[in-house]
Amino acid sequence: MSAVLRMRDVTRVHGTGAGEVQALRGISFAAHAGELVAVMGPSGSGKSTLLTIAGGLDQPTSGAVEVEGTDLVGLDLGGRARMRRTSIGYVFQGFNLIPALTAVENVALPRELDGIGARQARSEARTALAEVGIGHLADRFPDDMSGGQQQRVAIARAVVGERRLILADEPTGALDSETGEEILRLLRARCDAGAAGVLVTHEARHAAWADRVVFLRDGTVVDETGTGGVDLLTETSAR
Ligand SMILES: Nc1ncnc2c1ncn2[C@@H]1O[C@H](COP(=O)(O)OP(=O)(O)OP(=O)(O)O)[C@@H](O)[C@H]1O
Repeated sequence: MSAVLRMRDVTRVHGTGAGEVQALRGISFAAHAGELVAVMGPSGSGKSTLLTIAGGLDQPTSGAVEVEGTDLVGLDLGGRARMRRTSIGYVFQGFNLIPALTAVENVALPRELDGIGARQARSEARTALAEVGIGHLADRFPDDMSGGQQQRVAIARAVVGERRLILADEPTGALDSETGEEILRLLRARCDAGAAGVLVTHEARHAAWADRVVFLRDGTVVDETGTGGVDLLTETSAR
C-alpha cells in the first residue's frame, strides 16, 4: 500500500500578533491507496485546515506535504492548481457546483481546464456520472437536482480523470441521513477501487465507513483507532 498523501510535521499559524491562532501544531499523517481515513475532533481542532493544506488550497507555515510523491509546498500557485486538477478531488459540504453549467459540464470542467479535448472530457464525465448512479441526469442543471444528486455530481467531479486523493469535508452535512449514507458508500467504493480518501466528519457512524479514525485536538493528533494498534508515526516512517 503506497502513500498517496503524506504530511510531515505540518504546522499552520493563522493571523499575526495578538490574533495569531496555531491551527496545526506538527501533524504527521498519511493516507494510502485503498484506504479511507476519517478525521474527527472538536470544533476548531484543525480538521478543515488539515484538509485544505492536504488539497493544496492552503499552504502550511512549516512542514512537508506530498501528494503522489510530489511536494505540494514547493510548487507555485499554478503547479498546485494543476495538482488539484489531476490528482486531488475535493468534496465540500455545500457541493460547490457551478449553477450555470449542467452536471456533465461541471464534471468535465477540471479535465477541460487541464487541456483534454472537450469531447473526451465530456465522455469521461458521463462515465463518472454513471458510476455514481446519475448518468441519466447528466444534462440537468444543479438547481434542478436534489441535494443528494448534486453531491453525487460533486463526487463524480472529484474522481474524474482517475484522481487518486479524495478529500471530503463534511460531505453529508447538508443531506438527510439516508442520502448521506449513500454518499459515504460511494466514497468507500472509490477507495476500494484504489483511491485514498480523507473524510472530515463529526459523526461516529460516518467514521465507521473508514479504515481508521484520526482524532485531532488543538491542532495535534491525540488518538487513532482502527489500525490494529499500529501507531500512525511508526507506520508512516516504516513505509
Ligand atoms: N482563515 C483563518 N484565519 C484565522 N483563523 C483561522 C482561519 N481558519 C481557521 N482559523 C482558526 O484555526 C483553528 C482551526 O480551524 P479549523 O476550521 O481548521 O477547525 P475545524 O476543526 O475544522 O472546526 P469546525 O469543526 O468548526 O469546522 C480555529 O481556531 C479557527 O478559528
